[in-house]
Amino acid sequence: MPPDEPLVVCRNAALTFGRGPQAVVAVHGAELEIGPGDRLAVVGPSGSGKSSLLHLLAGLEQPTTGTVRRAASLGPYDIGLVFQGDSLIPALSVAENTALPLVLAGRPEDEARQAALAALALVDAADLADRLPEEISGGQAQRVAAARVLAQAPRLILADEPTGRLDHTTGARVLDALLTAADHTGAALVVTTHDPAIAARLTARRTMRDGRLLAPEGVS
Ligand SMILES: Nc1ncnc2c1ncn2[C@@H]1O[C@H](COP(=O)(O)OP(=O)(O)OP(=O)(O)O)[C@@H](O)[C@H]1O
Repeated sequence: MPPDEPLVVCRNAALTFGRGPQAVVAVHGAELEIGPGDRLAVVGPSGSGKSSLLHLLAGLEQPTTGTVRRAASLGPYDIGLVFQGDSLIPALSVAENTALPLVLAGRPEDEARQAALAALALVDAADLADRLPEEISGGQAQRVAAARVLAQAPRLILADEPTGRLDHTTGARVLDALLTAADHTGAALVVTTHDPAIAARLTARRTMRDGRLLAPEGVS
């Protein structure tokens, strides 16, 4: 694959839920390319379609019309997802949760644990390794989710409101963790947020309003 071939390309991609008078057009004709190493914030108010757009990028939803094309070389394990709120498995320790994608991908458990511990250290969460999810805070859980993605070493990280329920300081630390994960793996990072301060920390920003992805605001 050429090094700067886009990872995902949306062309006139729309996503409609339901039919007839009840139909909700969550995404209207989105035009978007995500290239290797991109750092994109998708900004917009609640209900503007940010999660729906991210689901299209991830392949969790298929476009109702238009196309979303992922690079042929981008396999399911090359996409790391971080969702708002708690996505850790309650019965597994923080280290086991972090190692899980690697174990599921067939890596030996010892090796997966070492990678998990290294990833936790990078997001400043090494001391949480042996705790259960119920024994850590929401902000810590989001840092662990970033570590889990880091350990997985995907080429595309999609984070849906990863700082949504957190105060500013904690949110900033979670974003630090995601940027660290992206920098260490060379992954592209797409973050949805309604917080302009979070969006300002990414290289590019796109705004969603009423399901429409507005034209690019340029690169800072
Ligand atoms: N599974 C679904 N079925 C029906 N409607 C849906 C579904 N998912 C989302 N919607 C609707 O699509 C629109 C966009 O929702 P979406 O969750 O993408 O917005 P969002 O910008 O991510 O919001 P938030 O910031 O609150 O998460 C909303 O009107 C929502 O109610």
